[in-house]
Order: sequence, then structure tokens, then C-alpha cells
Amino acid sequence: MDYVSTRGNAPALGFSDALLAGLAGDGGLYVPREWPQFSVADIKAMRGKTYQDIAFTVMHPLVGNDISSEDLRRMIDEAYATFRHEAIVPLVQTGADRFLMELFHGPTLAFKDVAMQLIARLMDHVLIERDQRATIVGATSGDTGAAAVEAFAGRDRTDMFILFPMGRVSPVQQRQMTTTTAANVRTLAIEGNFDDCQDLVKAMFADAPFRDRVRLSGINSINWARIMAQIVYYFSSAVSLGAPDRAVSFTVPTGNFGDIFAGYAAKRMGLPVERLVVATNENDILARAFQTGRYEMQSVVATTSPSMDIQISSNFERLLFETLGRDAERVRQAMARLKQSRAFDIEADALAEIRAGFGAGRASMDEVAAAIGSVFKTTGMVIDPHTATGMHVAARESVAQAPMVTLATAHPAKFPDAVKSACGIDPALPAWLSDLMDREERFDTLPGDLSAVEAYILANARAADGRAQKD
Ligand SMILES: Cc1ncc(COP(=O)(O)O)c(C=O)c1O
Ligand SMILES: N[C@@H](CCOP(=O)(O)O)C(=O)O
Repeated sequence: MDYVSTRGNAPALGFSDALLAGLAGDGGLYVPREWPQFSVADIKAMRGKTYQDIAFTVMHPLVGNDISSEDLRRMIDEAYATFRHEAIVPLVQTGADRFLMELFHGPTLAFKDVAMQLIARLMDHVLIERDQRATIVGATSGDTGAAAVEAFAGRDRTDMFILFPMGRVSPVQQRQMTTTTAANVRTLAIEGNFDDCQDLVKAMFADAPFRDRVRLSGINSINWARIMAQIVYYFSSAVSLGAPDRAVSFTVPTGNFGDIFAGYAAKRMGLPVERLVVATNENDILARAFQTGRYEMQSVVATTSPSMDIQISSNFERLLFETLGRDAERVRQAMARLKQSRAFDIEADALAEIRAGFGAGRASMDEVAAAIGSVFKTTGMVIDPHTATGMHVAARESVAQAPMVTLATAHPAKFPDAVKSACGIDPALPAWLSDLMDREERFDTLPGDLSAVEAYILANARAADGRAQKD
């Protein structure tokens, strides 16, 4: 499968090159040249299959011939052997035709593990085949960084630099990143918010001499492979609820629009998805944009769901590309307007298509707390604030025929303060993380300044000192 840039000015790449490139050279995001199609019979054949079987079936056409079937299957099996639930992403019923998809049974207790455990193996595989090294940068509001540190720790082919906004991630999330002892991982507390960290990452990709010198690669959901791995659980959950014979709707706690774009991709690949509902916290650029048609940045507000404290929703560009008829020129215009005036109006044809397929809502911090309390009262389940954002919004969506699945994106123990004050329960970390808060932290603090971050990376990345090839 070939991948094309949403901005149309970068060469099309095969899967392995798109995986290592992360962001396209023109600043755009890679998407498949065409969406593989799964027929009714193909989807029916997924019934009764394991998560790993479905993962292979869904991802194989997207990976194409770049990686052999045997290697892809082996990496899928290894990645999901790290999960602590046999179903990998189990469904739990919370009401009549209402379900939670638990995505937090991986090693760092958030949905990011689903993709990151696989990506680390895919990247290692490609780098070993090419006898190369790469420098990975990532921006995180807490969960991506933790999952990436866990997945890439000790991998010889990659040096990793994770940028997190100082004081704006939960203490558990911070320690999941900063207590690693792996020599190839460094965590950087950046003076700024998540959007500042994400801007720095994109600016490093735009700096061609730097990018080439360190052989830059990315693990944020601007990297297509992140989206690809997340498409799988839309298929697995829908099939277990009766697809393709009945359609399913999903409510997705949303920040960077990666997870919900994976749901859109599943739909484009043939899965009967009735509605995809965006659920945001007070950082509600997407909910406002879908309602008003104007995508307009405001300042980031710190909330009890810190991983969604995001205003620049990177993957929205992928949806724009699709709904603007894959016209890269129109995407470039919208992105130029966003850069210039921090806002743009979504063109009428795209907006109509978006409104036809998507719903959107927001939850305030009080509403999130109330949702945690009421889910606990009615089901005995303790949910995290991101999942609660989804539950609040899903409760207000009227579902006609389709069952509604809300994505439970993190384990409550990652956000103990918000959970305890909402329902009185102090959610415990699982046994394998029980000493996390006592482990020694190791991180450096840097200003939100491109040259300072690049200088730090140049001083510490093995690929920067001429050792791009493995020694
Ligand atoms: C727990 C949690 N929920 C939801 C989200 C939002 O996902 P996305 O950025 O893919 O929209 C994130 C971070 O991205 C997260 O960490
Ligand atoms: N919520 C994320 C922010 C980064 O999003 P990503 O989709 O680009 O990985 C986090 O927790 O780090």
C-alpha cells in the first residue's frame, strides 16, 4: 500500500517509509492512497476470531508487501502478549445497548499501548532490516509518552526524546515516563502546554537539515501506523456486537482526533458504523467546529482530563483531506489560514459530510465528576475522567438502532485525585506498578524553544553523531 500526504507536496511512500517518516516532508499527514475494502462476507469471517487474528486481517492490506505475513503476525502476537486481558480490548455492558470498550489493559494502562506496543516492534524490524538507527521524538499530554517509553525502552536501534508539558500531566503519568532506567530514553519537561510540545515536534520535522541529521521519526498519531493499529478495535468490538448485520456507534473521548479518525477509517474500510461521536472536555475546539463550522483555536485550559487538554487537533487534517474530496490544495489553504489567523471556516461540502457522520459534545469538569459518580452508583464501575467525558456525551446522544460503544481510554488509577473526589474510591495501581510512586525520577527541564530542544537532542542522539548506521 502506498501512502500520500494530505498536503500533496511530498512523495508517496510505502508502508515502511511512511512508518519511519512520521510526518510528511510538506508538513502533511500520510493516509493510504486508497482504503482497503472489507466485504460483508469478510467481516462475517471475523466472527469468533481472536483480537490478534482480526488485527492481522485488518492491517495486512495496509502494510502490504513491505513486511512478510509471518513477521507481521509474529509482531502482532508479541505486542498483544503484553496485555493483561485475554480479550485484549474487552467490552463491558453498562446499560441497554450501551457498552464500554476497555482499552487500558496494556502495560501503561491507556489505549496508547494498543498501537505503541506494535509500532515499537515494527520500527525495530524495519531498522534492523535496513541496518539503520532513528531518533524518535514525541509530544505527550501524559499517555502517549508513557506508552512510548515502555514500548521503546532498551531498543538498540532508537533513541527517544519525549516532551511533556511541565506540571500538566498527572503524577502517575509523569512517573511512568520519568522513572525509566533505559539509556535510550530521555524525558523532557517543557515549559508550556501540550500544544507547545506538539508544535516543537512538528517544527523539528520541518527543519530538514536537523531531521535528516538525526534521522527523525515520530510516534505521535501524526504517524499513520498509530492510526492503523487503532482501527482494529473498531472492527473487533463491532463484530462482537453483531456487525456486519447491525451497525454500531462509538463515542470517543477526543483530543488529537487520532482515535476517532481510526473509527472513521474503519467505516471507510467497510465496517457498518452508524455514528462517531466526538467527546471533548473544556478544550472543545472540535465540538465547536462541528457545531459552528469554524475551527478556531482558543487558549488551553487545564482540566481533570489532562490528556485531552489540546487545542490543535492534528488528525483533523486527515478528516479534512477526506471530506474535501482529497483535494490537497484546499487542505493547504485551510492549514495556511489556521497558521496565519488561528482559525478557518470549514468549507460547506466538507462540513455537511462531517455533520452527516459525526456527532460532538463536551463535558465540563463538574459534568465529568458527575459522570464518574453516577457510573459508580449505577454499575459499581470506577472510570477515569477521560472515559467519563465520553460517558457524559454518549448519554446525550440518542442512538436509534445501533448499540453505542464508549471508548474507555485510560485506567482510573492514572488519575486518582479526580476519581476519588468524584466517587470516593481511591483507585489502586495494579501490582506490577505498585511501587511506581517510590521510583526515582530522571528528567531534564527545557524552555519551549526549538533551538534549545534541538541542541539537546543533537547532544544526546546516537544517530546525530554520524552513527546513523548501527555500529
Ligand atoms: C486517556 C486519553 N483519552 C483520550 C485521548 C484522546 O485521544 P486522541 O488524541 O486520539 O483524540 C487521549 C490522548 O490522546 C488520552 O490519553
Ligand atoms: N493525549 C495524548 C496526546 C498526544 O496524542 P497523540 O495521539 O499524538 O499521541 C497523550 O496522552 O500524550
